[in-house]
Amino acid sequence: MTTERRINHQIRTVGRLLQEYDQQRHMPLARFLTGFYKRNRQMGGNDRRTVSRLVYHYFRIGSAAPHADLSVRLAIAEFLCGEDSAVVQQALPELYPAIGLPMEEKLALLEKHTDFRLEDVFPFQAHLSAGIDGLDFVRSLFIQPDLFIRLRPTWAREVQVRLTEEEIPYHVLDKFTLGLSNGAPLDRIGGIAGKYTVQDYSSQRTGDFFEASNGENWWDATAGAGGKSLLLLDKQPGINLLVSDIRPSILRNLDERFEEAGFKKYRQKIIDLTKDTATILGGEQFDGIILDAPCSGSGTWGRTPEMITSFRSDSIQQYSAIQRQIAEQVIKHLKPGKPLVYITCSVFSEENEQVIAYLQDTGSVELERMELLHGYRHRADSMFVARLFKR
Ligand SMILES: C[S@@+](CC[C@H](N)C(=O)[O-])C[C@H]1O[C@@H](n2cnc3c(N)ncnc32)[C@H](O)[C@@H]1O
Repeated sequence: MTTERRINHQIRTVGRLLQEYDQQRHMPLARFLTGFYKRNRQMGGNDRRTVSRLVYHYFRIGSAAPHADLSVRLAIAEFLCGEDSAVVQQALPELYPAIGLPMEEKLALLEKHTDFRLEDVFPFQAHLSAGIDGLDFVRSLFIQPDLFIRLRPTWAREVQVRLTEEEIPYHVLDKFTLGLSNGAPLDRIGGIAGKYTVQDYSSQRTGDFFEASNGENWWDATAGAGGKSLLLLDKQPGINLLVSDIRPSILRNLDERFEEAGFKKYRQKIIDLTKDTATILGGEQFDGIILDAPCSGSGTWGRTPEMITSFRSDSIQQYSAIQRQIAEQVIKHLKPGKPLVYITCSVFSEENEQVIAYLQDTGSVELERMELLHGYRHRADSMFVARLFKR
């Protein structure tokens, strides 16, 4: 097949894929792609890799250039998000020589020569938390965030040595945090399972707000697969921990991760925090609670760019309402003077500062500190974390 025919074929495949995905937008793109390739076994490895890259780039430019032909829109996305591209060469040949320029210059060229407008990419600017640089945040969506691992304290040196031996490049962000390129073959390295954990850089930073003490009783109220709980236990193994979540299946993942990490002593419950918790917890009171709230996930859309166009702005208020409701529930189980650590991976003020303001207004808590974790500056997720005290 000539190069031109191959590219046209790949573009047609992307078109077909996008049409199918349109019917299944509830599904994460990564999962949809796995199914799509299973249904299209004739596609070779190269075609799969190219089609995946094109589709991810297509979503990275969000709502921009909506009326452009598929081939032109893909070329715009490739020009902006990539370093070389046969699609750009074919569909935007006049811009192709500039594909290696810095992003700022590429943006200016696109705005001059195509329908692309930076302000169209992310339609939720008005909702951004104060302190987020809207332009920098939008530009960060064009780049896939890095893979981060957290070294567990006892094995930090050992894991680093093994990565070096296996010639896996990494950069050190701090004592326990390494950044790696996506797809780094960590599973291939023998002897390090359970000695590190995959956890985003900003997610690791939320641990600075825990400050748990030996012998205290803590509750991770939306523990999910246990990322924050593992971080908490590595920082303070001497606590008594209750983990809960609404989803039994995710708590089974947590069990597996805890087992691999060697943590055996913890309690677990299925709790829906939108319902009365007293039926399950009675009057139990904790010395510390982590509420990593269900949220829009807008701070992580660099990893899931398909969300930029499937997310509806009225969902923000719905998330905000649930966050207020479940925060009020968990605060009932906090001892006076003890901390609630409220976390989201959202960049929207309604889910962040506005929830904190609401909780303060109820009079039940006092704010110690809150911070936006500007992951978009470090090829990481962006998050929000606040530490509040029960009055
Ligand atoms: C941001 S995730 C937690 C991630 C986890 N803390 C970690 O670090 O891996 C939010 C969790 O809230 C749970 N959740 C959503 N609605 C809930 C509810 N009404 N009651 C309790 N948990 C809920 C979800 O199942 C999800 O696991």
